[in-house]
Amino acid sequence: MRIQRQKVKLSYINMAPRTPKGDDFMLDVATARARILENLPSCGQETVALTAACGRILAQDVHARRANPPVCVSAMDGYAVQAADASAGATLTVIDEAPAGRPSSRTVVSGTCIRIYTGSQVPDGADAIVIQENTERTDQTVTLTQAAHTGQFIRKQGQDFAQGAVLLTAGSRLGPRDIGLAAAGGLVWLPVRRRPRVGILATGDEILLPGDTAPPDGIFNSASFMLSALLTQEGAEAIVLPIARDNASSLSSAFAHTHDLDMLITIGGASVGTYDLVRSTLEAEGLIQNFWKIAMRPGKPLMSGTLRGMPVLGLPGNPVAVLVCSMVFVLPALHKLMGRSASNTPDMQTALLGADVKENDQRQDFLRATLHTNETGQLVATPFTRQDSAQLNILAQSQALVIRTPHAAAQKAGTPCSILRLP
Ligand SMILES: Nc1nc2c(c(=O)[nH]1)N[C@H]1C(S)=C(S)[C@@H](COP(=O)(O)OP(=O)(O)OC[C@H]3O[C@@H](n4cnc5c(N)ncnc54)[C@H](O)[C@@H]3O)O[C@H]1N2
Ligand code: MOO
Repeated sequence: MRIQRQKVKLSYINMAPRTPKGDDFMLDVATARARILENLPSCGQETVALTAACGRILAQDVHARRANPPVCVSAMDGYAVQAADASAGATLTVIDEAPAGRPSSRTVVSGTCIRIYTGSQVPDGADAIVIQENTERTDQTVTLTQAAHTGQFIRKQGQDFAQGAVLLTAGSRLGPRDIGLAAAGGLVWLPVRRRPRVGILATGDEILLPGDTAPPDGIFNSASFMLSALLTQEGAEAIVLPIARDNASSLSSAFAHTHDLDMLITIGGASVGTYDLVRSTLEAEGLIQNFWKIAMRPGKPLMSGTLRGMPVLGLPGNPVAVLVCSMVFVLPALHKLMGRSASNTPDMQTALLGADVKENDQRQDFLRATLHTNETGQLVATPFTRQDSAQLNILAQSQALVIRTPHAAAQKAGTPCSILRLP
């Protein structure tokens, strides 16, 4: 075995220029993300009712079926008048009433007015509304106590939007206000992207379901449930698969049940230990590897590839690495699958360091940190002293990740830094 390995290495050196892609090679974070995103398709689309559309990604632009308001309407309860008549002290004859939904067929002419209500169609001839508080009413007449000007308290036809106007654009994530706008435009159904189906496969002989009777060294599967919550919050359909064990046969049988997924995410078994078999088993099943190992902490043994056309991301087992890798790689991938128009790169902000930090090594570092606003209104990110990628309690108490570039110099508290807010 050893002789054969040496042979391969020698021929590699002789035949090709030497590249840094040896055993220790780690891809940088930005390149890794770009390589995960390239060639990732968008999911198809489906039509859903307004009541089921919140949180979904719009697949096509949506146009108003009619204007809002569809006609000129009153914004107040009062009287529809001709502004030219409406001087203080003028007395007008009330010729009709126009409740909302029951427009008057009469025309307001000089010296007359029509009783009107909020939301009523403005009658022909009227060009202003006088609120009832500024009038004195008798049986047949009304006397104005204040003058009115043209257009007063009238919502013009199409003032909110015109018929055919683009109300919502493809790629946007629908929120409650968007649903309200679509409803106002007369839409009943909306074209949305299908929710990506993402399989989550935890691996490991020590991994148990929360609540299982635990042997002394058993570890509850926290990572799958954290990832499932994150994906669900983002609008994906997260499928927590049964836990696979640290042997090729258990892993292969798990991979055999991944046909209908848009993406498979494995957790654990990604590193170099004897029982880290995820990558080798996937390769035996036909995985085309995109890359393995990145210059990132936490997250070093991340693996990307495709299995029978399905994108696969192999995350390290440490739960904090799962969350951080999910923010940096899984969410952008999910957004691409969902056809989201928003940026596929994480949304970074600037803050001031709340504590001194040491010089960084070659891995881009994502430090768990709390956030607060200082006395001058600036955002301050204070990294925790302990940054172990197994510590979920610290992760849960954190509000942001402080991002440190590879080989960054030591920095003092008060220095500006880049942060990523945690979901
Ligand atoms: N000799 C080396 N050892 C390690 C290296 C290395 O470069 N050389 N890298 C370290 C880094 S960095 C990481 S990250 C881990 C990743 O290891 P694996 O992906 O193989 O993960 P496991 O060994 O399976 O698990 C690591 C850790 O996480 C716990 N775990 C696993 N799955 C879950 C889960 N679903 N929920 C909660 N906790 C989970 C597991 O019990 C382990 O404690 O490798 C380092 N080693
Ligand atoms: O990549 Mo790992 O740094 O221990 O989580």
